[in-house]
Amino acid sequence: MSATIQDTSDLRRRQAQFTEELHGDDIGSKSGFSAFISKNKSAQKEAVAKYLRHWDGKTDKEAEEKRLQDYNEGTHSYYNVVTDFYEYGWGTSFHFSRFYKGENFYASVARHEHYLAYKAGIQEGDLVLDVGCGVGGPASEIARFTGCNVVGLNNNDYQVAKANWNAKKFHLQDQLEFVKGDFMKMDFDDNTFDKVYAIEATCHAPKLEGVYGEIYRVLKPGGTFAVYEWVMSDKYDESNPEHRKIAYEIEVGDGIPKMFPAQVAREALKNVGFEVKVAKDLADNQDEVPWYYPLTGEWKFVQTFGDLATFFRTSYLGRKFTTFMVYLMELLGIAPQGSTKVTLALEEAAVGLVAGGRAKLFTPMMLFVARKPDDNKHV
Ligand SMILES: CC(C)=CCC[C@@H](C)[C@H]1CC[C@H]2C3=C(CC[C@]12C)[C@@]1(C)CC[C@H](O)C[C@@H]1CC3
Ligand SMILES: C[S@@+](CC[C@H](N)C(=O)[O-])C[C@H]1O[C@@H](n2cnc3c(N)ncnc32)[C@H](O)[C@@H]1O
Repeated sequence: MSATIQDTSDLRRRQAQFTEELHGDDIGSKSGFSAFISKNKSAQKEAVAKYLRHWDGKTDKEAEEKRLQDYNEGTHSYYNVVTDFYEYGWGTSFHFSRFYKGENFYASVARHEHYLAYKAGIQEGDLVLDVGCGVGGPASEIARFTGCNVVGLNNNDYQVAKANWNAKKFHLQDQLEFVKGDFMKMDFDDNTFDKVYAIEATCHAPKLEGVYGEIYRVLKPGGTFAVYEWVMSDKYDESNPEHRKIAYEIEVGDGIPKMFPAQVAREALKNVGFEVKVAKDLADNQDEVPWYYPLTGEWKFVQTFGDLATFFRTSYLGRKFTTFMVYLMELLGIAPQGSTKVTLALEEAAVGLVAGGRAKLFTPMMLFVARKPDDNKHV
């Protein structure tokens, strides 16, 4: 076996063992806070240290290079420690969406997923790959909406287990399958999938040509890839300290080795052979309710009574309350050591995301729709 394959299998085995040690063997039966407090305390302390070890405030090239090289373990550790907070504060779809007047939070999230499926041209019976599938929220919604079959690929063992648990719980296991894997080197054969989509996941790649090249390889000739990509906008200036600070807050708080500009993403798609059919920032609009509103403290944007509880958890005050409660629980030994560092990092994420959104320096919904040529003659 070659060294690279051996390294990959060793890494997978270590991550699987660590996941069982951290989360136990009844993954999926709990979520949110109850899952959070039932973690193995010493393993959680190790997971937090692994996530934060490269986030020392440095944005020089050497620090960036270390984060890029450690992308797999860094992102795996990030989601080991934030998934329960994501579910508590946001639900089972880990992405942003546009909001319309009178539309509640979860309807907005589902519509955002429907729209991507529509742009990808997903048909009933298609075999579809979800790249970086989270705990399966979007895959469940898109499978129900289109009647397609989804394979969800995810590098985080905990999330794969939760996604498969949810698929059984909602009787979708005939349409959904979630597997462990690194989107930078997928285990799938060439020309396997009719369509591929990715929702706010490929931004974790150390190099976009890596993940886009794998997507190109596993997609059938003539197939479509649609993605909501996290990018810095054309307004972003890496040499501007204020701009770089916002990008760093987004990187550290969201487990992203490096935020790339939109143009880099578009070029990467073309470099691996795709024909780019659509390149549109869905956040560049005149919406009355901005995509980042849940992370502000602006109650005026809350559209329905049912959204009040969600908005409390995601708002500035709600985040402070959560951090304080986690701090007390950590003090009392109920929450694992390092948990307060995690909620503080998530608070930093929220601040950077809102600042980036307000200044239009960042978008979480750069829509690209790309097609693999029929003749697949990419040189
Ligand atoms: C990391 C990537 C590429 C995408 C995730 C997008 C969003 C789903 C998350 C980004 C920041 C997250 C925060 C929370 C939930 C999920 C996000 C919005 C919390 C509201 C969860 C509850 C915590 O107490 C505060 C968090 C703030 C950041
Ligand atoms: C913000 S979450 C979005 C999840 C899902 N697309 C959704 O919208 O709910 C990003 C996802 O990408 C996954 N991911 C990050 N790096 C990955 C990699 N190298 N290979 C596979 N999945 C990865 C994470 O584990 C996580 O599930």
